[in-house]
Amino acid sequence: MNEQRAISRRRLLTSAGATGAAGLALGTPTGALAHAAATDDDGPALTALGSTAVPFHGTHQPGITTPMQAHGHLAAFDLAPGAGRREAAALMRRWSTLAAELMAGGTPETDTGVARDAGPASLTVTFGFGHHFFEATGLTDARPEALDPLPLFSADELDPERSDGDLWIQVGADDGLVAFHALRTLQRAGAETAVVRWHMKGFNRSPGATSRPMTTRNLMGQVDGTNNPKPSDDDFDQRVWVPSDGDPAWLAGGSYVVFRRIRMLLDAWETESLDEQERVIGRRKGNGAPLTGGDETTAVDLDAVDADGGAVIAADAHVRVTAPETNGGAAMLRRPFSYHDGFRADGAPDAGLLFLCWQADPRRAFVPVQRKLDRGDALSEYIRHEASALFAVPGGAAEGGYVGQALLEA
Ligand SMILES: C=CC1=C(C)c2cc3[nH]c(cc4nc(cc5[nH]c(cc1n2)c(C)c5CCC(=O)O)C(CCC(=O)O)=C4C)c(C)c3C=C
Ligand SMILES: [Fe+2]
Repeated sequence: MNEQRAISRRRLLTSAGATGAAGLALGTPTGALAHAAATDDDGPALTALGSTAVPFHGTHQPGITTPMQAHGHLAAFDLAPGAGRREAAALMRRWSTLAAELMAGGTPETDTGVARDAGPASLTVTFGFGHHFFEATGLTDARPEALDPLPLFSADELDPERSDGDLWIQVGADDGLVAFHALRTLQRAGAETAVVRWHMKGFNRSPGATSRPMTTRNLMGQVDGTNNPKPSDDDFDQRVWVPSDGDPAWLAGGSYVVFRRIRMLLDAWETESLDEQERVIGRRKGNGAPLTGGDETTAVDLDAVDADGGAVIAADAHVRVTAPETNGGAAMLRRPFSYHDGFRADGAPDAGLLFLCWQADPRRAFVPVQRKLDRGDALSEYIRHEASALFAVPGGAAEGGYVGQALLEA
């Protein structure tokens, strides 16, 4: 990257360690940098929110433990007819170089200028490979069994045109123009090799809107993300990352992401009483505290009974059905975006959750938990699973390398 060009464009204001990213479900941004002041050429200086940059290179890809950003894009691509392993490798090198440059606040050659005033704004770009990518590139021997298609669940109403895909990009940023610009730059750079299959846009609370970081809310109004595994937990690495001596070796430091587009039946949900809404989840809507008492961070007491001897957390309450204690320890890192794509013909909002969960092996996390939800989750009445995908997400790229290099150059 042309550092001089990048810095003069960024007009950076804040000192190292500062971050405007409040409302972080995952704590402080690991490795996020806020750049030192630089000479200005055009436009006002950047705040901490604009100047915060997340490193692209490292053991893991960005956008997994990075605090949730306000804007997100998910895009799946299929390899163009005739594109194989060589073209895929060239594409991943090109995409990785661009992602690193954009995330550092740089300006690629032939840039459109869309994001020139905003700084990196915690931009992250994350890449994944879908099941069919391995056939298209002649690498089926390297495909892990954990990437086999997810089972069909009984309540699924999946649209195949908005599901799956050979390649996947997740873009997150705290500025909507920065997020769009990154996705568009990558799409343009890959146009001869990768054809867009589906695209979805999501959002979360804007950082800095509250004086202290808060867990985000979803469009049902619930505090969502409280009981996520935390990077400081002893078992976090084991739950989320493919280990360095894991199988396949090319996926070391990587993870698997399950994506589900889940529409919320808000007309039905919003007519329920507060008591019923809280019974469905097992937590208070206002502050996210368990129905068994305490505050948001208090552990749920699944054994608690009321004066009549009935369970305080109902048998089909979402937190009982999904709790690691009732799933042999299965846990996943949930890092979703909300979405709203206008209104359907009947006037109901086309809105819900772009559910994304990260795990070391979906056969030991998402799949068994979703099987249980499918059989008896009080929330099921108010949601519809409309699209689905599973991607293997390689570990992070080393400086000078690219994401997926260990697979594509093995
Ligand atoms: C298969 C995995 C899951 C799907 C699909 C899912 C959908 C979904 N969840 C909410 C709202 C909440 N979920 C909460 C907790 C929670 N959910 C899952 C898994 C899935 N959710 C897990 C593993 C957990 C944590 C359970 C625990 O350890 O206690 C909560 C409570 C707050 C929290 O911990 O985040 C809410 C609220 C919606 C709206 C939804 C589909 C639209
Ligand atoms: Fe949930």
